[in-house]
Amino acid sequence: MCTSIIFSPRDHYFGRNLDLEVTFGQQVVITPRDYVFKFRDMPKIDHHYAMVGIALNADSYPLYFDAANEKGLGMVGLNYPDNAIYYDVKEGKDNIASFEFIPWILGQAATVAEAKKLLSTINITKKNFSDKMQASPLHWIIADKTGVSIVVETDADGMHVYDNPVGCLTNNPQFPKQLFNLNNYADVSAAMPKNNFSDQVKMDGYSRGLGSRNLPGGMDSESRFVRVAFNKFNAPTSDSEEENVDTYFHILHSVEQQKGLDQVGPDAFEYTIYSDGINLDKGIFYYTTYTNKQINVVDMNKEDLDSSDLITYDMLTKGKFNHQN
Ligand SMILES: C[C@H](CCC(=O)NCCS(=O)(=O)O)[C@H]1CC[C@H]2[C@@H]3[C@H](O)C[C@@H]4C[C@H](O)CC[C@]4(C)[C@H]3C[C@H](O)[C@]12C
Repeated sequence: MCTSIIFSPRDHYFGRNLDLEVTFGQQVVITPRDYVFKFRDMPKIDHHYAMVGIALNADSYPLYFDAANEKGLGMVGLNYPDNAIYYDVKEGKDNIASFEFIPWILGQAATVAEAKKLLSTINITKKNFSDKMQASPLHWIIADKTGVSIVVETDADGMHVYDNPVGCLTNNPQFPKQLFNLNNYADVSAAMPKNNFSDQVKMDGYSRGLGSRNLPGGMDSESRFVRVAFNKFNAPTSDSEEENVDTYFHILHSVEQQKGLDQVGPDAFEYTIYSDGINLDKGIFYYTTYTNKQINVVDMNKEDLDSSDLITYDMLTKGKFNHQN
């Protein structure tokens, strides 16, 4: 399972938890403006917006899991199994393979509105990156530095582009069902609950936090969707970058998966491999990993963005203990 949010306390922070039982050797990857993107069915693009995110560097092709560009447009791909359908190449459309989707949008669009324009002519094709790297069933959240976001799902009945009023996305079911499900939690609150049960029953609020008692706590994607939306909407905001980044990671970590809780095979458990977030206004990329909760920072502006080769950073996975005696 995975979870993505856009959090807008002052600047706008966008990213995800990546939850899986296996890791791919992903890195922080900056694609500079003159890297040549070759597409299977579209002409190459040799000058585009620079982007930073997490990708698998596959023979110098950045297979992005999530990224944002220098204009403050970001995009995250999340598992959407049994629902995602990709199509055959269609005449008259911009035919983009699913693994090309992030570079295609982030290379050319600066805002969600511009992304929507590109989406109106796109056909997401079922082409694989390679025999070993088959297309994954994904849906995507796209957000920009005004705080607006949309969700793209390619179902059996075609491609859907939904406005996203809550600024988060997890996995199945389809996005409209996730939104609908929030109705079931309308009474969840950060405040102590009022006794609507009966004025004949005395309730003395035996514990702080009873207003959020009915928040779902499971690892499943519906539970995470509700929990992360609630936690985000109730998160404090500040004028300080450090405080806002810290709060952003508190929100994501509130739905992270500890090892051992989500069994996907005889000895296999999904867990939160990394959590990341980019300040869309400033192009600064932050991440933590399962074993390193220190916030690590890569600033794309410190690189030569007018170059043509991928710039990569291995993720820092070794945590530190601060011994005080
Ligand atoms: C599995 C990842 C999503 C995490 C997630 O949602 N997990 C929940 C699993 S589940 O619902 O519980 O089954 C997705 C996100 C981005 C994906 C990767 C990116 O799309 C980049 C390439 C694309 C290639 O087509 C396949 C390999 C790949 C390297 C993908 C592997 C995998 O599908 C990734 C890593």
